[in-house]
Amino acid sequence: MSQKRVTVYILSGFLGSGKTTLLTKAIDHFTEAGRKPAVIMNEIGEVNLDGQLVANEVPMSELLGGCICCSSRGDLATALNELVTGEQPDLIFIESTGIANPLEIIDEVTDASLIIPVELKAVITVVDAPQLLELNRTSRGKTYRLMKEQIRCANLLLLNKTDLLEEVALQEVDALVRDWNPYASVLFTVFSQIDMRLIEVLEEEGQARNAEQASHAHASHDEGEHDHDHNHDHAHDNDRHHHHSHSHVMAYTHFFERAVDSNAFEELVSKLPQEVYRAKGILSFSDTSSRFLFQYAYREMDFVKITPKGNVPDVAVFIGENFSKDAVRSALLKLESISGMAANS
Ligand SMILES: Nc1nc2c(ncn2[C@@H]2O[C@H](COP(=O)(O)OP(=O)(O)OP(=O)(O)O)[C@@H](O)[C@H]2O)c(=O)[nH]1
Repeated sequence: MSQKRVTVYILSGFLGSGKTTLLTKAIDHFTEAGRKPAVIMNEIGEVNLDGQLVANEVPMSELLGGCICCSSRGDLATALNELVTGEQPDLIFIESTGIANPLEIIDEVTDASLIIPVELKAVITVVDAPQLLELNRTSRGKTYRLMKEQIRCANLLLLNKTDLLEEVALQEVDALVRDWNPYASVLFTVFSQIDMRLIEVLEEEGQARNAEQASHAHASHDEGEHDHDHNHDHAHDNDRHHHHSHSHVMAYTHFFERAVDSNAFEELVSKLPQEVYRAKGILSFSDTSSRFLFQYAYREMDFVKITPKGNVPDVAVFIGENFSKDAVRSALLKLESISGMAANS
């Protein structure tokens, strides 16, 4: 008799679009429904900050310091295998990094399903609607084209952060994504709030739709409309996968030695070069008693009180394109030194 397969969902979407916000809601929903979700969390930085938002009892596998869609190839299959055999979950959410191309992850999960009892049911892409709209109107660079690929691969599309857009802008971004992906269901969301039964429907609809859609996305991918730096020197040049590198994207992880002043930190973040488009961290401030989870996405800053799980240092990860890590590091060290002097005076 064939073994029951564990449902897998890929959560895709550019950096800071709202994937973790969706993930935590989905976990709550499925847990309340008596099912056992597990998570594979991939982060570009060296620390898993998003994992802080996931309840302790949820089995989680972390792939840190790189992007599963290229550098850690093979690790994803290992993580899937360990979760399936060790935890027997009912479903697994793979939260990709914001810079991942879902096609590569689809390929890897599909390959893994040949030997591990898992089944990819859907790709859910969360779109930062204001960001997509602005990029569409202005630069249309690498980020824009990656977002387009993430949108093309989706079965379900969340046009998120609609609280930041006017109705007419919503219509514009809606038309854009429907043109790129006529197959997906499109939802307007605020803080990735959806009726989670829609995910269950995706689970029931199963594979057929996926196959149709993946071939559509692959076809588009092959048309060369994407913008990754394909690594043609790669040893598997002739295989069917499209390896690419994220050479343009970099991350700097800063471990703080002391608490810093919250206002000075906010000012520092507001003055970050525009090439730094995402940052997050867990921080202690010299002028507050609790610790904070800090988020910076597409020029919006957010601080939420947090009591971290385990022994987490004060740390922040800065992600962007071709920015000077040294400049960011120096600014943070200066901030620490000023805060240290103020504390001693
Ligand atoms: N205004 C607004 N902010 C939102 C919305 N959804 C999420 N955010 C905020 O956007 C920031 C990033 O959200 P996350 O859920 O961490 O995004 P992510 O896609 O997981 O980010 P990465 O893991 O870095 O790729 C957080 O500060 C969220 O609170 C929304 O609908 N509106």
